[in-house]
Amino acid sequence: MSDVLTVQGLTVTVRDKTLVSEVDLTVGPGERVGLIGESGSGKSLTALSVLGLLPEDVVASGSVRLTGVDHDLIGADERRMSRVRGRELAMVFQEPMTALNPTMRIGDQIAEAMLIHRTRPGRGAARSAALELLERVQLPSDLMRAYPHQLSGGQRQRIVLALALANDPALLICDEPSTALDVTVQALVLDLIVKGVVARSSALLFITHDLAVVATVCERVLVMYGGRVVESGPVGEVFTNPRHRYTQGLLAASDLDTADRRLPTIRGNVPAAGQFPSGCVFRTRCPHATDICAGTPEWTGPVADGFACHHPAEPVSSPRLPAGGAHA
Ligand SMILES: Nc1ncnc2c1ncn2[C@@H]1O[C@H](COP(=O)(O)OP(=O)(O)OP(=O)(O)O)[C@@H](O)[C@H]1O
Repeated sequence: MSDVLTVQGLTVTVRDKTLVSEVDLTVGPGERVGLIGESGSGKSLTALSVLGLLPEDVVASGSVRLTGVDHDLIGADERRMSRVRGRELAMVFQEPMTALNPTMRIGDQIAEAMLIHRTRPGRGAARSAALELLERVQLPSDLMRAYPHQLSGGQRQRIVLALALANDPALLICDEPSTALDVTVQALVLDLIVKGVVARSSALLFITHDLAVVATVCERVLVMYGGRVVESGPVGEVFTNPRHRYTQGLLAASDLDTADRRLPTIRGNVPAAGQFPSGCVFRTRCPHATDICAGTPEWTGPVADGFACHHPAEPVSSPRLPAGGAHA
């Protein structure tokens, strides 16, 4: 199947200064890709180029193609981009208030997102879908009538996520979505992002400077340095065997324990077979657990022991997962 996002030779300049240089990047269907790098390495400008949201004096060249969209996103006018944003392409930024209308009730905002793109047949259907989305991001239904200022930061970010997922986007771009949040809320928001994209088979481009977050959320990672992509590969491979000096430095400076070639406890979705080195301890969640699977939704153990989910309709099994083991 062809990629959801294909970025080729993306270069971003301001006046005569090059800020992002010749970036190539792809995200496959349902794939979760991380973009990491130090502050100022060009991560956000790369995302903003894809979204067509660069500041006026900043110019992007190259090519950005998105599945289901018949034109290049680079150079597309605002009228075309506003049809794509919130539909095929959705985003969650660090500061939720910038994405919310302070004068509109939460329920109306979510319903409006669906009505604008005509993904629901009418106001009634859009409101029921909005209620369902609230439930999906674990918020009570009475927040439908609330205004953004009445919510906590974590609740607002979950509303932004509900908005982003409202039209089942082909690609969700998250730029430091949990950085401004309290640590306990961070884990919940990350979990909801992963569940949200997995449930819709949406692809994810996830920007962060936090390597542990990438290890939790993503399957593949690209490392940016000085406006260029300097390294990329499966998360387990890049984090355990970094080739570029910058990635090696990034890992050495992080909390990730690479000394014995082990990753810290990983929490998230079922990793693909071979994604983590044998013996790495991780804590995982059956992708069906919250919806249909009975029994313990989470499971902790070494990768070597394997993992299998005996979901009645859609069991998860080898070769996607290591053989052996069972999820009660
Ligand atoms: N509007 C602008 N005009 C001039 N330079 C800019 C502009 N926006 C960003 N830059 C510069 O481009 C470089 C890349 O910025 P970018 O925001 O993409 O970095 P980043 O990797 O996302 O960093 P952070 O993790 O701090 O958000 C930085 O040196 C930044 O100062």
